[in-house]
Amino acid sequence: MYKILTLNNISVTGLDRLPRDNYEIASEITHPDAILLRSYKMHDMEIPASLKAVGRAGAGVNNIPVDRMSELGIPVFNAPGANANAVKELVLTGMLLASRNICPAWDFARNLEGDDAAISKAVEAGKKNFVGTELPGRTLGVIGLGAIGVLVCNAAKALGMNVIGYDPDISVQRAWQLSSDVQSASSVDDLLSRVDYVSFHVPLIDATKHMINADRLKNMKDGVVILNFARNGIVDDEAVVKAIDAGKVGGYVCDFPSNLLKNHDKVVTLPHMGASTREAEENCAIMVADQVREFLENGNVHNSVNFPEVFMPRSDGQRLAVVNANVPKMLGQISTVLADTGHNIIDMLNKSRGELAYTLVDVEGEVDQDCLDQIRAIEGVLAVRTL
Ligand SMILES: NC(=O)c1ccc[n+]([C@@H]2O[C@H](COP(=O)([O-])OP(=O)(O)OC[C@H]3O[C@@H](n4cnc5c(N)ncnc54)[C@H](O)[C@@H]3O)[C@@H](O)[C@H]2O)c1
Ligand SMILES: O=C(O)[C@H](O)COP(=O)(O)O
Repeated sequence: MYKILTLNNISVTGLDRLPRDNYEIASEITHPDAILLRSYKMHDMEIPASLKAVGRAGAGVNNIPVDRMSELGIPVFNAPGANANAVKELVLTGMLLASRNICPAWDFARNLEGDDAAISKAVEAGKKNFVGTELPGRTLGVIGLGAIGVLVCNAAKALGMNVIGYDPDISVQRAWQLSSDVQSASSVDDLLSRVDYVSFHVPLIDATKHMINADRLKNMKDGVVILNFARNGIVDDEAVVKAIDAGKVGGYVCDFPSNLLKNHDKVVTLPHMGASTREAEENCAIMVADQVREFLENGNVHNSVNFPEVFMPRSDGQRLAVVNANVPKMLGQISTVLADTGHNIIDMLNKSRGELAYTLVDVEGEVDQDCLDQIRAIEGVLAVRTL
């Protein structure tokens, strides 16, 4: 029986991929084999010795201590693209909220008083305060052309906008998906100097922290609208609020409220709801539950952020999964132990990623405890299990 600890609400549709005769799932459980979570911050958590896998039902993994998991030989899985459409729709909403002054206008309408004739009169007098602009012909800059960024670019093109993108590491798959009408910027600064709207779709890492800051704001067009549906910290909120107050920035729409932002007239904050649609929650949970199950049961790895992609079909023998440091002679030492303990290898696959290597070996018969102990004792071996 595998034990699964959930640290956030995970869609039942996804959890149903883990058959209950073989999986016990709970938000409080001891000795979990795997953790499923969304935005729960794992950084200060004590990692159970039993843990074999972490599944993030979403895209961003900055809430997970990925390096520590790698040191422990534990793969972290996520759900690339599974919530991208939901975020794209909210980004489009955000652009429209800003361009048509929807939030202050709605606020105005909700606070109208008097009988209907008085309201009607106030509406006609007041609407001039909410005159907006239209999207066709305006230029949107998109930083980060991954699953979400590409969808945002293509949707904005379909709305008649000019679109400029920037991503020095765009994947071949995303490049194929990107509309050929999207222009490419040579740098973040090049992009920022040319756009009326800018939207960020990058992970929060050192290189992306405060991508928009006071210096960069100076080189942007007057009235620019900034959209941050990526992560808190990618935009320097203080600098943006100062630029709004100075009349430089036209508006800021983001998914990360704070005391500084939440009541500002020209800021719209939403409660981190980019991925909060039924479809996205189900897609993410299904994808990550399938991946974690495949790893627990067969050792195969798909969509991990720290492990190599590994797929080896099952043979008749017993499977051994070994995670080790990516240094010379590991494979030789593992196969020597198997040979010395009398195990015949049927099939073997070894892949590496960065400092980690991962080996699946199918052997004839049962792998005994002595063999496992010897493999575990090899310097550089981080985790071993039979399945
Ligand atoms: N608001 C929400 O609810 C919500 C939902 C999903 C994702 N997100 C955030 O959005 C981010 C992007 O999601 P995704 O699914 O598109 O991820 P993704 O991995 O498909 O795309 C990220 C892209 O960013 C690019 N990138 C990385 N560093 C860059 C840099 N310095 N400059 C330019 N490009 C850079 C990468 O090359 C990649 O193409 C996630 O990491 C997450 O933090 C937020
Ligand atoms: O990175 C993500 O996928 C989003 O930030 C969604 O986070 P959530 O799963 O907590 O809504």
